[in-house]
Amino acid sequence: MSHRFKKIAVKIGSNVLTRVDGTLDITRMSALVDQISQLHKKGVEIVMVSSGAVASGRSVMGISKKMDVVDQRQLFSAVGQAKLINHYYDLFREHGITVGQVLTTKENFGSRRHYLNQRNCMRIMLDNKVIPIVNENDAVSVSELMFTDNDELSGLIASMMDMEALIILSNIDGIFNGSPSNPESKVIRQIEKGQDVADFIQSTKSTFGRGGMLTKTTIARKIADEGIDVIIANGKRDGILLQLLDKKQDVVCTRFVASPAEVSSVKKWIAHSEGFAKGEIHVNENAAKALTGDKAVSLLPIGATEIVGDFEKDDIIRIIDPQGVLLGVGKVQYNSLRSRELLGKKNQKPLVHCDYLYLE
Ligand SMILES: Nc1ncnc2c1ncn2[C@@H]1O[C@H](COP(=O)(O)OP(=O)(O)O)[C@@H](O)[C@H]1O
Ligand SMILES: N[C@@H](CCC(=O)OP(=O)(O)O)C(=O)O
Repeated sequence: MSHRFKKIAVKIGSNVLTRVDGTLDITRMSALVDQISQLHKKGVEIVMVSSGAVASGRSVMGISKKMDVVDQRQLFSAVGQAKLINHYYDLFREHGITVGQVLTTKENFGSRRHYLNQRNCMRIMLDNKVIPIVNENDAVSVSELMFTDNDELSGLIASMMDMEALIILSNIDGIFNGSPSNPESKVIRQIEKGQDVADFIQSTKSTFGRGGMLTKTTIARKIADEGIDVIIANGKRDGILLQLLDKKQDVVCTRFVASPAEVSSVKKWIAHSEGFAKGEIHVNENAAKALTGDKAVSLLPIGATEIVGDFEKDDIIRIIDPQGVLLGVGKVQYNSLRSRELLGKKNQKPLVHCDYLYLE
């Protein structure tokens, strides 16, 4: 079989791995492991992002009305993650494949050093033919430091590991152009850059899902703009992964077409770092126009009007236009003190070089 992609991230949603009663669906897990093993043996590089810890822990412990939501999530995930990874470990062992567990938090994507540490960890696993199975470390990550959901995490992983495709497996065939329960609705097969599908998305989620379809759509667009194909497909369908990767097959799914532009590794990191910005640089109308134009330009001190916050050289900062709109994020070349001294000055080195600038 000739494969569409050689390097993929596969995100498996909680509802794919759980039955209606909340227990782990080992048959489904096993079917997915069979497919991933087959692809791995054919030389496809795979990083898995698997949800299901909370759902599987919940089915072991049972819901307690006495515990608050955060306590329950911490307890369920601690118990459930152990159970989940045990199953994966055993199922892959039957195929002679070793897997490794990577539990992470949003903070680990905050500094370039942490980011590269994580990338190195997964690179070394892949180079040693070990399949990384990633999940959020739900037991220790509290609300404000959490990923929106594992769709966001899988996007970060696909981007960080320079994957060719991100496959998001949910309990639905893709994004429908209406309510999925309406028989008239059809799956949107391809979504181009700039195509807005937000109006079609209902706020409904699967029983065990966290983010819903809207977060999938937002992250999918962003990742596709970085040059990575994103596919949303039904993980409950038999043989789905093999079909998606088989060039000769045309299986129902939604595909976000990847932008042809090459995005550097550091730009990919910056693109996902808005949440870690330490300050803001406000710019004038001319600078805003230049930055959002067709050419790649750096942000020069002459175009800056105000510096907000205290930051160090190489920190991430937000760039804000005169109307207060976020234009993008960048890695700043001076600390906040020096940046303030340079405000409005001519003939200075850029505050943010275009190689370290990501525009929304
Ligand atoms: N237009 C739409 N097309 C497809 N699914 C939709 C749409 N609008 C809302 N959804 C809902 O999004 C759900 C998938 O998101 P989510 O529950 O977060 O899944 P997961 O647990 O796999 O991340 C679907 O089960 C469906 O109920
Ligand atoms: N980290 C959580 C998953 C959270 C989540 O995003 O779930 P889902 O929307 O089903 O992918 C867990 O393992 O239970």
